[in-house]
Amino acid sequence: MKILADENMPYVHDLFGDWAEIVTCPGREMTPEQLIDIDVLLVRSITRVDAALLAKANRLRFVGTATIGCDHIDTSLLTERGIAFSRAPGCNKVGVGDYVLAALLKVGEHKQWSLADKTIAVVGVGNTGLQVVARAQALGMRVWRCDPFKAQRDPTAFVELAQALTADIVSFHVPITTQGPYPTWHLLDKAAIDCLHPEQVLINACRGEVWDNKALLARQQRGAPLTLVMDVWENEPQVLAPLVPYTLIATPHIAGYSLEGKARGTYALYEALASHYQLELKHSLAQLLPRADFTQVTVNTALTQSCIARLVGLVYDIEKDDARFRAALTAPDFFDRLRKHYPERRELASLQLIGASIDDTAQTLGFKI
Ligand SMILES: NC(=O)C1=CN([C@@H]2O[C@H](COP(=O)(O)OP(=O)(O)OC[C@H]3O[C@@H](n4cnc5c(N)ncnc54)[C@H](O)[C@@H]3O)[C@@H](O)[C@H]2O)C=CC1
Ligand SMILES: O=C(O)C(=O)[C@H](O)COP(=O)(O)O
Repeated sequence: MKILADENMPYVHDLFGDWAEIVTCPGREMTPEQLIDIDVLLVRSITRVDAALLAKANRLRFVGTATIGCDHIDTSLLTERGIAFSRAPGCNKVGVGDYVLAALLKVGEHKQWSLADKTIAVVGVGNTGLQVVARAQALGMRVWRCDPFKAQRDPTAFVELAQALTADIVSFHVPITTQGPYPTWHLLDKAAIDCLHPEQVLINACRGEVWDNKALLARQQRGAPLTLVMDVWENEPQVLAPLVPYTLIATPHIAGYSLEGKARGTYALYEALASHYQLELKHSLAQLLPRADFTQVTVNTALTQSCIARLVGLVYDIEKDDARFRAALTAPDFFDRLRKHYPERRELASLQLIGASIDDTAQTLGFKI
């Protein structure tokens, strides 16, 4: 068996090496020629798997993406051509939850807000959105859920988008869609942006095209700017550079980039391929991951907002990601470079908290207890 894989997919050789010859290359540069005689294609979100890429794929039987989103895959084409497809739902949802928690704490510090007095609206309440709901509740925040698909089953538990957009903080966790009853392309469009109040905070850790970036820039330049946390951008890897100075936190699509999340993504494809070809699994996910640098902390104080911020900072320092982004902004290929050389980041669950004040709240925030 011959596998072509994105070079930024960790653990490919450890997991698939017994079964196949493996070739890797940069995900954004895969060519139709590279797919000649390839049986299995393993990608991440930056490879467009479409008719053009598959034009010379004479032997392709399986395509897998080690990501949650699959908007980069022409799944109808794969079905038409009888090529099996697998993805990794939820693989990096914890990383996204950790990222948004770190962002909320930074917003709290910046605006001198007690987050427990604030309302957050979570738009899109699936795997990643639910991680944010849990962490925000653990911070004592009031949480509004907005998800018209889920609202069909339980309308009283959800708010409409119009109400969600009045919350102190609005965090977006939807897939990018252009069809269907509730498309998300420019869900936050010019009209919605122009209705927002300058005290409001917006977080985007899903897909850049969910916000109209140009309309947002125009709004920020008019004065009384919104507070923005942007992990994703329209037209990645290009970034609307003039928008960056108007953000509180700017990062290069790394919200889900925990080591655990990436490993889970590759492992999901390992399981799917084993099932497709009836192969025996020889490796466990736990074996793959190295020990975290530090694994236990004794907390001798109450779990206040500032204490939580210090604890989160021990594991994940979002400000460093933001600083690297701003420092690199003008360099060629900066976006992909930052992602390729992203430092190892562990999930909050790699750190166990002990102490009299540590209870379920710490676990809901993401830590191990
Ligand atoms: N920045 C990053 O590193 C990452 C970004 N993502 C992005 O986040 C997206 C969401 O991920 P998950 O939560 O795991 O997906 P999911 O499929 O579990 O949940 C998405 C939710 O959005 C809801 N939804 C769809 N259209 C909506 C609309 N118009 N308004 C409100 N809700 C709507 C769906 O009903 C669903 O409950 C992914 O599709 C991916 O594009 C995912 C992982 C990492
Ligand atoms: O899983 C998703 O969906 C994501 O957005 C990934 O975190 C993106 O990572 P790459 O595929 O771009 O490495």
